[in-house]
Amino acid sequence: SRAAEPKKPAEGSALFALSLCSALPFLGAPRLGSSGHVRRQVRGAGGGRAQGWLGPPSLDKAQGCVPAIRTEGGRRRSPVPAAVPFLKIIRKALSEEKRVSTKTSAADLVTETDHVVEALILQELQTRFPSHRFIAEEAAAAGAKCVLTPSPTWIVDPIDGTCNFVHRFPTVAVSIGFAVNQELEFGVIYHCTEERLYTGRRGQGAFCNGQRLRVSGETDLSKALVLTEIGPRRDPATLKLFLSNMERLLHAGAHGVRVIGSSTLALCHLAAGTADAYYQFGLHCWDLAAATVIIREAGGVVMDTSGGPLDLMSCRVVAAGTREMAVLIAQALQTINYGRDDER
Ligand SMILES: O=P(O)(O)OC[C@@]1(O)O[C@H](CO)[C@@H](O)[C@@H]1O
Ligand SMILES: [Mg+2]
Repeated sequence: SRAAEPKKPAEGSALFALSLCSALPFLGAPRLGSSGHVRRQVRGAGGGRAQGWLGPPSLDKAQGCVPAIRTEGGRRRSPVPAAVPFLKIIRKALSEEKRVSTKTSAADLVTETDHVVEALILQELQTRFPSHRFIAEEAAAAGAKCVLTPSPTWIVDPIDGTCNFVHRFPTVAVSIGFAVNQELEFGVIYHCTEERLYTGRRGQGAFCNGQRLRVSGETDLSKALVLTEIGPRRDPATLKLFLSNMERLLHAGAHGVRVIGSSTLALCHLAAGTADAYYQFGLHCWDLAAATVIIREAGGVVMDTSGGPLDLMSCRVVAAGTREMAVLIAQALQTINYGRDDER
């Protein structure tokens, strides 16, 4: 396996901060539109604590490994407690009845918990960093523009894996990335049911619950475990391309192609070396922002499906532990055009 050359953080990176340590009040649940429906679920099921494959979940342990970051007021704080209030809300809601709505397609789901968690995160960040900009999944779904300017920008997915969340399939994450000068600087991804905190800060490594992350060094596609996500569209032409891409990789001899329902957590598997590559058409900047920092800091490569540099707004990506693997995957893929996040 290969480790990334340490890089110097960008000038002005001391602006980073994510400090949501204070106990956050539970906001009132926003109303869903008339398309909302209720999915009944058995109380008490799901959301169980699982043994982590990187060791037992331990926030205390994770806390010691994440560098403190400076708030605008000059105080230094750890980003780790940020996820805790959201973890509780999401874990509680996982086992409860949910009101589910759809967005761009019948497979693109949203619940009131997505809205509540996003509101909490944005409220806290906006209070502390009034001059910063924000891109967030549910705000974008409501029509907010997704434009990445040079200004410090937080990029938030309140629940990645909402379809899993609706079905109580326990692969659900909160993802928060941070960019300055259009450069990704910092990422936090929280696996809500297994209490795994993934963090990456440019030039300072990537960690999961205190253990340094390192990508796999695999260069041979015929020995690779590849992850992907389906994307929201289900029209015949898109499905044909999606399945044909999967078929191409399987014909090339990949050991397997997996779909776990959360692109951020799939990308964390890549960072941890438990998968060798990831590709997708139809994901968004909030799926990619935090994970990109984590993968790069774990020694991996994140690029465009054309083989060129990553474009965060292009709704497509190839990532791998090695450049060789990423190029092989990119060469095998047929493009599915999902447009751009910054042109909606
Ligand atoms: O809506 P959510 O839960 O944030 O996104 C769920 C998800 O599977 O759908 C996207 C598009 O397929 C994926 O990139 C992403 O991980
Ligand atoms: Mg989401």
